[in-house]
Amino acid sequence: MTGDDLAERRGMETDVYQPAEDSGLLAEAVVERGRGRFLEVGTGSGWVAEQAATEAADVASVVATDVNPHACRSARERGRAAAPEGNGGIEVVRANLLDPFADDSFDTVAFNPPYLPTDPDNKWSDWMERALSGGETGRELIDPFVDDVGRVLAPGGVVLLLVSSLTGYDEVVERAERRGFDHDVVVRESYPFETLSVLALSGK
Ligand SMILES: C[S@@+](CC[C@H](N)C(=O)[O-])C[C@H]1O[C@@H](n2cnc3c(N)ncnc32)[C@H](O)[C@@H]1O
Repeated sequence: MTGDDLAERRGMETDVYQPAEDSGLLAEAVVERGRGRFLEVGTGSGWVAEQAATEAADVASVVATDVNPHACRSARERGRAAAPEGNGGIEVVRANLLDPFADDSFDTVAFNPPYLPTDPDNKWSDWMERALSGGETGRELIDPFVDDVGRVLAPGGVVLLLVSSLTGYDEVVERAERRGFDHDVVVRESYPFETLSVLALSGK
């Protein structure tokens, strides 16, 4: 996601993040590595969750969350449309990160977080900011997610986390290691202004 993409997207869409390169990479990783009880945090349009429900052969059930009620509505509609061809559609929960979920609830947790480092003096206030801005470091949502995700992950489960070079790849990996995760890179793509990787965190 580049600055130009961001401006373009903001002009077109102010309520729900629409699938972009980052979504595509996460979906690729989900189809390859997703299995069992699957959770997508921050589902936006619901497209990645739909890919999990319809394309990932080893996924048994799909739950998707977002803080944004417009995103929840979009994901719910998508889930209803996908249900006839999928594994029972998508259960959508409006929630902050992993807050409502019990320990050991999921075998796979996927997240394409808001990750753009944002100058605190240059903030804007709409749902697109919540979708894109990762605060001053870019890791304001990633850090609490990495700190808590081991709790909701069942033993042997995997976390699929999209990380941009803009966010600080090494810092994210170090934090995950401190939380006891091993990591490997499922997919990686370079663009003019950033490199996007999907990390698989495992070893709980
Ligand atoms: C970069 S968008 C990704 C959307 C979608 N998963 C995709 O890949 O196309 C990040 C999403 O996270 C959501 N989000 C932001 N803060 C959140 C929070 N605290 N808890 C849950 N979702 C959040 C945003 O509303 C947005 O839909």
